[in-house]
Amino acid sequence: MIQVERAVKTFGRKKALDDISLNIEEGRIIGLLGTNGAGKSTLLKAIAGLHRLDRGEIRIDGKSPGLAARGMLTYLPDIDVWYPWMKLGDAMRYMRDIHWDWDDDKALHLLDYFGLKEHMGIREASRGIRAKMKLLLALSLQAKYLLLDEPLSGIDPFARAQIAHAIVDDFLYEGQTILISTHEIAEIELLLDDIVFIHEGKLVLEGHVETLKQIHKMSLMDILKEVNQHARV
Ligand SMILES: Nc1ncnc2c1ncn2[C@@H]1O[C@H](COP(=O)(O)OP(=O)(O)OP(=O)(O)O)[C@@H](O)[C@H]1O
Repeated sequence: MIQVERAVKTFGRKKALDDISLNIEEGRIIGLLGTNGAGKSTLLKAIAGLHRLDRGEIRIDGKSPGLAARGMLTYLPDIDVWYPWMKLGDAMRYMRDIHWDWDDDKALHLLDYFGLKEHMGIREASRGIRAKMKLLLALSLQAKYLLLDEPLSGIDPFARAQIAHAIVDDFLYEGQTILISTHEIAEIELLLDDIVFIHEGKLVLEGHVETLKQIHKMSLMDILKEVNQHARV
C-alpha cells in the first residue's frame, strides 16, 4: 500500500501539495485527476522519491520513497528523459541490463502491439511514437506500483482509448497497482477503479468510480466538473 500522510510541498510561495493524505491500495487502478497545475506531477514525483516533502510522510509498503522503495516502483515521467540518443532496441537492452524485473517477452509483445521497431531512433520519433516507446519501457518492468504521468499525452485520439485498454487488459501483472495522471478522462474512465481529484494542491474528491457515479447520479466527467467549480469558488 502507498500511504501519503499530510504531504506538503512548496516551490517558493506556491503550495504544490497542500496537506494531502491518501491511501493507495494494492491491485487498484487509480486516476489522478485535476486541472493544470493542480499538483499531480508533484505528487507522483514525491512518491517516486524525486521530490522531498516539506512536511508529511509517504510510505510504500512501509518504506520511504527513494532507494528503499526502488524496485517496487516504476515512474513514467511526463517529459522525455528516455535516452534520446539511443535506438529503441538499445534502450530496451539497457533497461534489461539495469533492471532485474525487465520482462523480455512482454517488451516484444508491446513492440508488436504498438507497431514499433527496434531500429527506430528515440530522438527522431514523433511525440506520439515517443509516448508509445516510453510506455513500452515502463510496462516491461514488473514493478508492483506503476506511476504514469500523462502517458497518453501526444498519442492521437484514435489510438488513446485502445492503448489505455491494452495497458490494463493485456499488459498488467496480477496485483499490479497503477496511479495514472491524465486529462484524457473520457478515454480511461472505464478502466479506473478509483479516482483522486486534486485542486491547487488539495485533495477535493476521492473514491470508487462506480460508487461516486451512483451517489451523484451523473457521469464521472459531470461529477468532476461540479467538484472543480465548487473548488474554485
Ligand atoms: N520544480 C518546480 N519549481 C517551481 N514550481 C513548480 C515546480 N514543479 C511544479 N511547480 C509548480 O507547482 C504547481 C503544481 O505543478 P504540477 O506540475 O504538479 O501540476 P500538474 O497537476 O501536474 O499540472 P499539469 O496538468 O499542467 O501537468 C504548479 O503551480 C507548478 O508551477
